[in-house]
Amino acid sequence: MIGRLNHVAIAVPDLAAATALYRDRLGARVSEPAPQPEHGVTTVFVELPNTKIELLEPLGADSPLARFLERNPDGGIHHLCYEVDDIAAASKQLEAAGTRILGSGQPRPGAHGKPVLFLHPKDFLGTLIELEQA
Ligand SMILES: CC[C@H](C(=O)O)C(=O)SCCNC(=O)CCNC(=O)[C@H](O)C(C)(C)COP(=O)(O)OP(=O)(O)OC[C@H]1O[C@@H](n2cnc3c(N)ncnc32)[C@H](O)[C@@H]1OP(=O)(O)O
Ligand SMILES: [Co+2]
Repeated sequence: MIGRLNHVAIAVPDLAAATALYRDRLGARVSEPAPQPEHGVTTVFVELPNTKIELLEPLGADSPLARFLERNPDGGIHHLCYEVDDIAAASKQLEAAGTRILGSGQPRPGAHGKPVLFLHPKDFLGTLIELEQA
């Protein structure tokens, strides 16, 4: 089912400072910030040869990052995103196996405009998993 590691996401309290750290201290190529109001985040992608780092800052009053950053005020690794060939089939298979699909349970467009969904961290070794349609 899962394929490439599409990105590793880091939630941060200050996106501009985090972007500057990766660009200036680590010499990384970084994207412009992209507000994603329907997801309650603003994203910056750090381009790596073999995957991406997604820097995430809360956007709006009820961002899903809010409580995470209360627990981790300096920021922290937030989720892993794996690519799948068929997100609808993957969702059905996972639900049948008892995995909790977060939100409405239906895939919706993510940062790359492709359908994404999220699996409850308590069902996957304490790790929030995002699946993105390849
Ligand atoms: C633009 C889209 C972009 C993309 O790449 O396409 C994105 O990635 S958007 C990313 C932001 N959106 C989401 O994360 C959506 C899915 N997330 C959620 O629905 C929530 O974050 C949720 C339900 C996973 C957690 O919400 P919250 O922290 O408010 O809930 P709790 O405080 O009740 O936590 C429950 C339980 O889970 C543990 N937890 C929470 N977040 C994480 C995490 N990121 N990794 C690991 N564990 C997590 C939390 O500690 C609680 O555990 P407990 O033992 O009960 O204390
Ligand atoms: Co993501």
